[in-house]
Amino acid sequence: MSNRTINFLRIAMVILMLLSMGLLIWQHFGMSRVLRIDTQTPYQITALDDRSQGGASVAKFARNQGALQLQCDLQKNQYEWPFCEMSIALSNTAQGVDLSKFDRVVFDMDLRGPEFKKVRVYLRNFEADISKLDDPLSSKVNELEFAPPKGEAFSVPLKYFRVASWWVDDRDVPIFSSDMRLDNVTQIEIATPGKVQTGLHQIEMRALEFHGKWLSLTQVLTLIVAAWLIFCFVWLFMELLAYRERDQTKRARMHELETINRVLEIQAEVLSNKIQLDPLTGALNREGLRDFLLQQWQGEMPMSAGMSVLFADLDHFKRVNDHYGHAVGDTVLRQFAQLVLSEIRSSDALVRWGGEEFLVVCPNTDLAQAAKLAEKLRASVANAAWPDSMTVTCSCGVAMRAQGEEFSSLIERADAALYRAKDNGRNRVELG
Ligand SMILES: Nc1nc2c(ncn2[C@@H]2O[C@H](COP(=O)(O)OP(=O)(O)OP(=O)(O)O)[C@@H](O)[C@H]2O)c(=O)[nH]1
Repeated sequence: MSNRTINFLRIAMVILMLLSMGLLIWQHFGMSRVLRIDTQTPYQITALDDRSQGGASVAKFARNQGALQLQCDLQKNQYEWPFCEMSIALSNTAQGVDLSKFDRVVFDMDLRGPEFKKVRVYLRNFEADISKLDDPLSSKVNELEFAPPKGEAFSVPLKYFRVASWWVDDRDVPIFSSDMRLDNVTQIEIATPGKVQTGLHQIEMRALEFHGKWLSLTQVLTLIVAAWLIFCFVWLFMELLAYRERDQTKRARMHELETINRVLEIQAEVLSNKIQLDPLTGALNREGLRDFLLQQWQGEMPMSAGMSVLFADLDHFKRVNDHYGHAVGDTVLRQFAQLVLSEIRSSDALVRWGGEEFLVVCPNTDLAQAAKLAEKLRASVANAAWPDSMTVTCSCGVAMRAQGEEFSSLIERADAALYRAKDNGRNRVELG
């Protein structure tokens, strides 16, 4: 990975850390949402009493002196559960208000009346599987009964609400629908409790506030974990890309080194050839001969299998130089080498021993075979066409290596045979 990418990821990590901390702090201390119901509320508020159930209580509602007021003349007759209540309609349709996004409710209210200490609050939740639009009482009743402290606001967590057992009993609600849900509240009711003395009662509610967070702690934590997971994934992906890039660079470097190696090998081979070859004729020089002999010793065809050598020397070559010039002499030497190379086997070696003197080394060749080759060479030279139609001949001395004989001794014997060929009139072959 490049330094620039690493720096970018580090900065991103620091920013993510700060954002995570900031989000947690904001979630804890801020991010508040409030649903307030007071005298300014647009929701429709009505008074309900037990007369519809056959009771005799009379309830009246008014928005007075900065408070929502319910006047209740609670009377008992044959109806067993007399009550008055203030009903706040959050919605007239099935689509209520989602109060599950809030976590507590604050009541700012006073109760007045004989032994009137407690109040009941109902949150009616419309649930499609158990509620019906034409029956307002079919919405699930979540209730809380409590005694608000006089003159001060009272905060209650919404989790303290419970589904009213009397509503469950009345409605015969299946068990899986009997849990407390506040995701679709259509109505809030503030009512007198079950046991209260008859007489004049008053509920004065200055405000009712639902408090919550725009994002719950769980949502914020999920968001933070998701952001970190994405960050880790991006980091890993970058690492993977960097690894691939490193790998490719390494392979390219390896390939480059292999190419350089091959070039060096070729150059070394060329240099070695230059060192081992006579530049004029292309025949081996003495260094080349040394390597050739070493190979013979190490190769599959050991020296013991038989080796012969031919010493070939151009006759009166000095005259060629003197008569035709040194350049023509060079041409003759080159042509001679080419002619010999065309006649010998690939396993044989032609060595320029010096001047116009050449050595042919023939592994795995006995004296008779070597003599035959020497005679063939001599005849080819004598019959070949030479520059300026000159006549060129050569003399040959042939020797076969005896068991365990030093190579230098073999050369000496071939050389001696060559001298004999010269002495005996040239253009001939002598065996050593
Ligand atoms: N053009 C040319 N001449 C060379 C080269 N090397 C040696 N010579 C010549 O070869 C000649 C050898 O002469 P000699 O040693 O007297 O032998 P020769 O004239 O061939 O006589 P014999 O060997 O006795 O038949 C000399 O004149 C050298 O200058 C070469 O590379 N090029």
